[in-house]
Amino acid sequence: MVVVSQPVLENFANIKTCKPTSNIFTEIPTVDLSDPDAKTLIVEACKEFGFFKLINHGVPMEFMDRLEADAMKFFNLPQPEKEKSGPPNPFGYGNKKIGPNGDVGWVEYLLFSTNPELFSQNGKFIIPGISESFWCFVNEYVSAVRNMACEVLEIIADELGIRPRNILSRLLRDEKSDSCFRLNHYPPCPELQALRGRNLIGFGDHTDPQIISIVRSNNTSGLQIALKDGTWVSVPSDHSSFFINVGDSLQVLTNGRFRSVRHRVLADGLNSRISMIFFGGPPLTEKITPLSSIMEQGEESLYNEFTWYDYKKSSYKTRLSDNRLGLFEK
Ligand SMILES: C=C1C[C@]23C[C@@]1(O)CC[C@H]2[C@@]12CC[C@H](O)[C@@](C)(C(=O)O1)[C@H]2[C@@H]3C(=O)O
Ligand SMILES: O=C(O)CCC(=O)C(=O)O
Ligand SMILES: [Fe+2]
Repeated sequence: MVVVSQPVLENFANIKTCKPTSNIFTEIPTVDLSDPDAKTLIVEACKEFGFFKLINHGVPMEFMDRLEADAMKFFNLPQPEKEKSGPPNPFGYGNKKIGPNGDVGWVEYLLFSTNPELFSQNGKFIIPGISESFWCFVNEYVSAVRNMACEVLEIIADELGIRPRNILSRLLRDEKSDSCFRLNHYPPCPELQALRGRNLIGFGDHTDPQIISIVRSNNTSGLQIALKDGTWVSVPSDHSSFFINVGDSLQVLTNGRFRSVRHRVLADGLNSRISMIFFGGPPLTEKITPLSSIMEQGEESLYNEFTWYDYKKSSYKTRLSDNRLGLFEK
C-alpha cells in the first residue's frame, strides 16, 4: 500500500491506495435460510471464510429500501448540515476519519448505538439532526436484522452442539447488548484515473470486533474479503441479500473454529455505494471465552480471558488494520 502523493490529489490526503485485484469471489458460499441444509453450509462457511451470503432471509425489502432512501437524503445534505450530527464520539456523523487513531477512507458515515439508552432519550434521537422518519426506519430495520442474526446464531449453536441454543443469540437480545449500527456512504470518485490504475481505499482492511456483522449494500460493488492465504477477492454486490461476517468475539467463543474475516471496501469511480451494517455485540460485562459445550476433552483456550469491555477498550486504542485479537492470544 502507498499513500497518494501530495499536492496532486489533496482531496485524498492520507487515504491509502492498493493494487487492483482481478479476483472475483465467484464461489461465495450462498445459504438459503429456508433450506434444511442451511446449518451445515453456514458452519462450513464460517470455518473456511468467516463469511457467507444469505438469501431468503425474511427481512422485507421495503425495510432496506426505505432506510436506504432516507440515508441517501441525509448524505445529500449540505456538508455543514451533516456536521451537525458529528463529530463521532464514537457515535454520530463522520467524514473520512475512521476511529480515533488516524485511519482515513473515502467514506462518510453515521454510527449509532442500538442500545435504547444510547439511541434515544425522552423520545428524541440522541444524535442531533436526525429526522423522526429516519430514526423510525433505522429502528424498524435494526429490529428485523437483529432477529435474523439471532436465528443464524441459533442455527450455528445447533450445528456445533452448543447448549442452550440461545446462548449466543441472547447476547444480542439482552437489553444491555452493546450492538451498533453503521450507515456508510462511499461517494463516487471520478478522479480515480489520476491514481494511475491503483484503487482508492473506501474503508481500510480490518476484522470486526463483535460477534457477528450483517452487511447489506446497494448494487455498487467494492467489498473485498481476504481468504485464508491472504488473497483479496471481490464480492459481487447483491442489494437483496445479506453478507454475514464472523467477528473476533465469535472466533474466540468457538476457540478458533470460526475465523473472523478480514475485509475492506474500495471506492468506485462512477457510482455511490451505500452500506448498512448491524454489528451484533454482547453486554459490556460479558466474558468472551470459548463456550464450554464445544470444548473437547483436554482442549485449552487459545485466548486469555477477557470481557467485552476489555476488548472494546483495547480495540479503540488500535489502528483499523491491527491484529486486535493478537493481544489476547496465549
Ligand atoms: C479504527 C477504529 C475504528 C473502529 C474502532 C477502531 O479503533 C478499531 C475497530 C474499528 C471498528 C471496525 C468495525 C466497526 O465498523 C466499528 C464501529 C467497530 O466496532 O470497530 C469500527 C470502529 C469505529 O469506527 O469506531
Ligand atoms: O461498507 C461495507 O460494506 C463494510 C464496512 C465495514 O466493514 C465496517 O463498517 O466495519
Ligand atoms: Fe467491517
